[in-house]
Amino acid sequence: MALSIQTLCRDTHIFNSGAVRKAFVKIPRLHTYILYAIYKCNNLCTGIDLMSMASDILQPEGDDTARISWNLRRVITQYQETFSVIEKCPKPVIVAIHGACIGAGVDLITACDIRLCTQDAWFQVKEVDIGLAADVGTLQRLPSVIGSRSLVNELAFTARKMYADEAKSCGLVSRVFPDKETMMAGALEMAGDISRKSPVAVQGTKINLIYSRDHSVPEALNYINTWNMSMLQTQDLMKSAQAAMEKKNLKEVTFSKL
Ligand SMILES: CCC/C=C/C=C/C(=O)SCCNC(=O)CCNC(=O)[C@H](O)C(C)(C)COP(=O)(O)OP(=O)(O)OC[C@H]1O[C@@H](n2cnc3c(N)ncnc32)[C@H](O)[C@@H]1OP(=O)(O)O
Repeated sequence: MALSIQTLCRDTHIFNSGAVRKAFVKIPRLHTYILYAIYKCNNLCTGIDLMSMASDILQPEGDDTARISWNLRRVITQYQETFSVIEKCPKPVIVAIHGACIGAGVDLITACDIRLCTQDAWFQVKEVDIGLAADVGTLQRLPSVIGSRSLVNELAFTARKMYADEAKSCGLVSRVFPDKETMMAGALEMAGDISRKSPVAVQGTKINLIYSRDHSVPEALNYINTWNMSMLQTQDLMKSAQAAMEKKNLKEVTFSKL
């Protein structure tokens, strides 16, 4: 059993979904999330559930072409939103990947903020092999994650497998761990580090990084200017700066919940 896109879609708001909540570890003070597949499974995500794809996509309801298309659009929108909510969540999301990460799995991880994997992880943009153009995030997000358009094109056109070492060297993941246990320890440590920092600073950083990915430098500078004209008034700035001057660990500083 791995995370299937249908499980994720059961409730569009991923973080409120009982089924999916089990796949998340919330870090104390709720400033960070880690997404990982149910620990005992062999793979993070094997993509869309091919068994139940028929009813959703292959036999959409509707009395004529317009209505069928309209319904299909709604289904695609719901699938897209399942992953976009990860990006819209202001708290950083770390994804810990082991085993296979196929099709919708790649859509999922490209919406996350930090990608870690085990040495046995592999990745496959598999959609062309099942007869469709990936439509829930990979083609939109992967180019800015990897940087090389040629590699993105190659992966998307050929559906070849990419293994952990190549994923690290091309920037899809930032760290490779020998196994699940060390990966989860590393993910928890990283999440803990992030969670001790000012939530105003961390969440503002996520929002502005995503904004700057999608806008020009002048637009993004203007955006953060407007953002920080209010956010610089936070008490967190003074508390963090004082801790830095006193060489205190941020563990000793309490920030109000955001
Ligand atoms: C608007 C929609 C947008 C979404 C689009 C999404 C597109 C995609 O996700 S495309 C990718 C679809 N996924 C696949 O093509 C993966 C197919 N599965 C595999 O390649 C292999 O099963 C896998 C490498 C994951 C594992 O191989 P292994 O040899 O270790 O095990 P298997 O015996 O093959 O599989 C074990 C059982 O799991 C079932 N299974 C695996 N993946 C899926 C899946 N995606 N959907 C349904 N079922 C899956 C497999 O059938 C086996 O079941 P059983 O025979 O009952 O034990």
